Amino acid sequence: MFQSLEIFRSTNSLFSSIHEHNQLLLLLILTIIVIFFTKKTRPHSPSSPPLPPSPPKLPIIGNLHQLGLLPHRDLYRLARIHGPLFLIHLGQTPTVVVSSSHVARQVMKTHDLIFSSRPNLQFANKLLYGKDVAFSPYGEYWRQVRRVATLQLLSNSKVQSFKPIREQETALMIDRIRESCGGYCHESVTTSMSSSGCSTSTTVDFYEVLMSLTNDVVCRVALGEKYSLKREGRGFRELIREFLHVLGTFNVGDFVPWLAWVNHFNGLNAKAERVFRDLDCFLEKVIQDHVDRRQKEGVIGGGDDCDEDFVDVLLRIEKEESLGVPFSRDNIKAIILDMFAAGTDTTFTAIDWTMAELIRHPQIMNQVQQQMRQVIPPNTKLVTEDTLPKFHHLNMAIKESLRIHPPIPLLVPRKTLKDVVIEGCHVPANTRVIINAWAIGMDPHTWKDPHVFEPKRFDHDDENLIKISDLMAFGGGRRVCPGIEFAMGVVEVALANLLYHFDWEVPGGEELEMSEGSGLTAHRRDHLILLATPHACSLDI
Ligand code: HEM
Repeated sequence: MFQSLEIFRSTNSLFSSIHEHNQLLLLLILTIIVIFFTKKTRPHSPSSPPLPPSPPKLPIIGNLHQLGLLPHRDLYRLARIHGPLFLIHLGQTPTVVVSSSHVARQVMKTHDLIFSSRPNLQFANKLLYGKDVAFSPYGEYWRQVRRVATLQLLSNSKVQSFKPIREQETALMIDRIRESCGGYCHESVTTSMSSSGCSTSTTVDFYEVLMSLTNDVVCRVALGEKYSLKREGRGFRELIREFLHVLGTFNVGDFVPWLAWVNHFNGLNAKAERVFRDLDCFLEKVIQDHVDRRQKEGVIGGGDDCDEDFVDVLLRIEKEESLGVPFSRDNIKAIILDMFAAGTDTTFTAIDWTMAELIRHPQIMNQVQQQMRQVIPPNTKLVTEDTLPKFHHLNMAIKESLRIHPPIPLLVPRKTLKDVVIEGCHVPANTRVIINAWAIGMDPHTWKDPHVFEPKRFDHDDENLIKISDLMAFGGGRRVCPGIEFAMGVVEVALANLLYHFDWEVPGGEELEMSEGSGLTAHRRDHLILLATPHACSLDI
C-alpha cells in the first residue's frame, strides 16, 4: 500500500514536473514566436523611418543567388529597380548598397564617421595579422596606423623621394620593349616585322610587363630592393599573386558563418595558411636583413629620411615606441603587405584599362600622343615626371578610364558604427555597406552618356576641375585611399612613356575584347596583347 502510495506520489510528482516543464516549454515557444513576429512585423512608427527597399530573399543564402561573377554589374541592375540605396542580404549579412554620387556624398561626407568601420573578413584577418590599415575596424589602432601611412609612408614628400625609382623602373620597361624591337626577345615580348616594314614591331603582353613594373616599384619602395628574381623556387611575385588571389576569393564563411567549415574541405583554409606562413617567413627575413644592415652601418633608429624604405620607417617607429598602441614585427609585416595588396594590382589595372580604351579610340590616342610628341624633344630617352602636368589629354584619358573601370569597383566594404537615417531610410548599426563605384560612374544623373569613353568631359577650367581624388575609384572620407599620389605617379609616367616611344595596335587588326575578369580587382578578363612599333621620335636613342 505504502509502496503503491509511494509510486502514486512519485508518478504524481513526475507528472507535475512534466507539467511544469511543459509550461516552461510553452512559455519559451510563445516567447520565440512573439520575438519572431515582433521582429518580422515590427511596425515602423511614424517617427521611425523604414529600412531601405529590398528585393525578396531566400532562406539561408538571402540574395546571394542574385550575384554572379561580376557583382558590381548585378548590383547596378538591382539599383535600377530598387533605387540608389537598397538593402540586400548576403547570406545572413544585411548589406546596404550605395549606387549614386548623391547618396555616396551622404555616406562619405555628411555621415563619414558612422560609415568608417570595416567588417571582419576571415582571410584578410588571417593574412594581414588583423593589424593592417585597410581592413582594420574604426578605432584607436586604425587611427594610429592610418597616420603612419599618410604622414610617414605615403606623404607628398615621401612619394616625391621615390621619383627616381618610378622613373628607373619605367625606363627598364621601355628598354626591354625597345630591345625586343631590335631583335632581342624577352619572355613577355616577341618580335615580328611591322606592317610599314621600316622597323621591327614587338608583341607585348601588358599583363606581364605591367605586373613586373608595379611589383618592382612597390618592392623597391617598401622593401628596399627587387625581390622578384631573388627567391628560390616560386618567386616572391608568385607568392604575392597567390596572396591577392586568396584575399579576393569569395568566402562563404563571411556571409553564412555556420558554413565556414566548408573551407576545410575546399582547400581554402589550407591555402591561406600556406601563403601566410610563406609570406611571414619571407618578411621576417627581409626585416632581419634591415636590422642587421642598419647595425652594421651604425645607423640606429634613424638615418636619412629620403633613403628610408617602408621597412626602415616602420622599424624606426617600433623602436621609438611613440605610437600609443602596441607595435611590433607583426604590425610591420601587416602594413607592408597592405601596400602590396592595395598598391600593385590596382595600379596595374588602371594602366591596363587606359591603354585598352585608347586602342579602341584611335582618335583620342592620337591626340594624347601628338600633345606629348610636340612638347617632348625627339630622341628623349625618358619622359620624366616634371613634364607630366603638360599632358592634359593624357590626364583626361586616365580620369575617364578610372570612371568607367574603377580598379576596385565595389571599393573596400564598410560597416556602420551606429544607427543612421539616409534618404529617409533607417540603416541600423553594424550593417555592412557596399559603395558601388562602378554604378556611380555609370549614373546618368551625373554623367552624360555614361557608357561612352569621352575624356573631354573632364576638360574644365581650373575652378571646375575634377581632380583625380574626386573620382569614386579611390573612395572618400576618412577611409579614402592614402596611396593616390603614389599610384598616379606610376600610372602617369608609365603611360606617358609607353605612348611617347611607341605606336600601338592590336595584332591582326582585330577588335579588342573588353570583358572584365572576376575578383576584388576588376582586371581585364584577357591579357592585353598589343603590337608596339617604335615611333620615329624614339628611333635613334
Ligand atoms: C590606381 C590605384 C589605386 C586605386 C584605384 C586604389 C583604390 C582604393 C580604394 C577604393 C580604397 C578604399 C577606399 C574606401 O574605403 O573609401 C583604397 C584604400 C587604401 N589604399 Fe588604395 N588604391 C590605389 C593605389 C594604392 C597604392 C599605390 C597604395 C599604397 C602603396 C594604396 C594604399 C591604400 C591603403 C593603405 C588603403 C586603406 C585605407 C584605409 O582603410 O584607411 N592604394 N584604395
